Amino acid sequence: MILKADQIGWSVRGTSIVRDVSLTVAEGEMVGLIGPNGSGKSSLLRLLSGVLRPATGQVWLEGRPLAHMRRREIAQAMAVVEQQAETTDRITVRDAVELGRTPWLSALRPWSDVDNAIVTEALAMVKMSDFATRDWATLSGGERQRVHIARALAQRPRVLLLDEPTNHLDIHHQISILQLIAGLSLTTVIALHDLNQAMGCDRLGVMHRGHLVALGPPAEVLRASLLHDVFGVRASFLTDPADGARIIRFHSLS
Ligand SMILES: Nc1ncnc2c1ncn2[C@@H]1O[C@H](COP(=O)(O)OP(=O)(O)OP(=O)(O)O)[C@@H](O)[C@H]1O
Repeated sequence: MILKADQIGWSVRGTSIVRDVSLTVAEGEMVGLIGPNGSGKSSLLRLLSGVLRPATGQVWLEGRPLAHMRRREIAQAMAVVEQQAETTDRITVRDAVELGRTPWLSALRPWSDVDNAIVTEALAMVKMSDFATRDWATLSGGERQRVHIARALAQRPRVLLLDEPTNHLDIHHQISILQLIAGLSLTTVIALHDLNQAMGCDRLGVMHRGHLVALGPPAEVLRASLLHDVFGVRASFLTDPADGARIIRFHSLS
């Protein structure tokens, strides 16, 4: 077990947002979080990352309670790509990715060629090397998203938490970013809206009104009855003749 949520809950002004969620993520596993808008996916990710503190229950990172760990220790182990992370600072793309090295730097461990190489590699991994000297503010939404992912990769984490990382990306970059993330062999929890893309995860957790209502392999979780009850859609299952992969088509209930 590398990341574990043990019966965690979180409320805002008396309204329960995440309720009694238990989840264990194994080393190298990619767990997808799916669920309708407002079901609690981002809040759960923020609880797992330590940005929010659970009101009940506890999060464990590599066997230690997250609440007892220092920010820097957490950041050396775990990187987060949040939705709509913005900065108003005038920085270049490379500066933005260099921020990923912050948890590793200290007076005794100043910036070095190793950090430069890691940043260069992270930019290349998301295919943003050509943008390194560009002003971050001039990037498109999809380009910014790739820079955020590069910043997280430059952190060299063992655990990666991503909130809808394919948001804003065109289909080519959606596929290449998901392939990149899957190929990293990191322990990953990723919130996704595209349920066909979510099928590429090792396991899927389904959030519904703050509860984790299902958790298991995609083919077991993504059943017509669950898609009806949680998402309010009718689903039909097709098979891609090219490779036998399962594809879901969605229809309104009316
Ligand atoms: N700080 C807050 N104050 C008040 N309500 C909040 C706060 N944070 C989250 N919520 C509410 O909690 C619910 C869950 O939000 P959350 O962002 O976790 O959902 P989500 O599943 O990620 O949604 P989406 O798919 O739309 O991104 C929503 O109804 C949201 O309005």
